[in-house]
Amino acid sequence: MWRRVASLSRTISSSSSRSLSRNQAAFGLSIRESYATEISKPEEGVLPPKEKAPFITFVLGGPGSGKGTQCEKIVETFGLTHLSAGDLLRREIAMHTKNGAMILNLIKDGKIVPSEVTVKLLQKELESSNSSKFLIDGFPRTEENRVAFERIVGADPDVVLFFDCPEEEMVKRVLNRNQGRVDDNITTMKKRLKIFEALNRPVIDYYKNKGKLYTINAIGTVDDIFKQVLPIFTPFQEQLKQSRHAM
Ligand SMILES: Nc1ncnc2c1ncn2[C@@H]1O[C@H](COP(=O)(O)OP(=O)(O)OP(=O)(O)O)[C@@H](O)[C@H]1O
Ligand SMILES: Nc1ccn([C@@H]2O[C@H](COP(=O)(O)O)[C@@H](O)[C@H]2O)c(=O)n1
Ligand SMILES: [Mg+2]
Repeated sequence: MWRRVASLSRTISSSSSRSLSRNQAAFGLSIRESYATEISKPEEGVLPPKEKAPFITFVLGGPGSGKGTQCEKIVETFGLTHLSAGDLLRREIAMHTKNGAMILNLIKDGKIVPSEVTVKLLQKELESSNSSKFLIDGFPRTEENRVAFERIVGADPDVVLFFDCPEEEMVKRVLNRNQGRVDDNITTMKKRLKIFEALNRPVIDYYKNKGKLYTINAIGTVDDIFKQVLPIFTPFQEQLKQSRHAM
């Protein structure tokens, strides 16, 4: 349960006391704790409550590049919590939520769901999780996704992985996937590849320029590829161990 104070501060300044107590209940906070950053001065010698930023990894790559497969291995090894944007959207479809039909039409057509919808789903998972280290798979897909995450969630990734895979290989993998996905067909796949090039490349370039991008050659066996992933997390191992107990 990260961003306790920050997310509550925003809520406090813009909502009624009723929603305040609802948030307090959700976050298990007392009134004193909730107001800590905004209205109470810390007593002398008493430190204000700490807001510990979560450890966030974004996982990028074209459709079928192996993001989900490698995320499973990262979770096993480093204990990060896996949030797949695509899975969260598919869950909305399966649960027939108010956005479900709209999401289904967009996914069938290989298009990008409005950022507000995807980011709110991610935000809900992040804020309700007991974890403080996350692998966010298939996100951000667009610059709009990236900016919306910054605005709504207010966090930046520590690491951005990019699984770089040739198109022919991605097509082959997707068409052999056999998981009953509505977008695993050649027509949708061609659209997804075009959208990936047009909209995801700028995001990849953005993180490259920020020095946060780790490009992985996604050709080879699953284990060969994971061998390239392992050393990326090694420098963060201490941080990852600590964040297991931080919240
Ligand atoms: N290194 C690999 N070699 C061969 N097949 C692989 C490899 N990695 C993953 N696959 C297979 O390719 C298919 C696509 O992999 P995966 O679902 O992990 O991709 P993805 O990037 O998450 O795709 P999407 O963006 O469509 O969700 C799966 O059937 C998976 O088992
Ligand atoms: N940030 C995102 C992520 C996904 N989508 C939609 O879901 C489809 C499947 O995504 P996968 O990550 O599971 O491949 C994708 O083609 C988009 O239609 C999205 O809109 N925004
Ligand atoms: Mg996937």
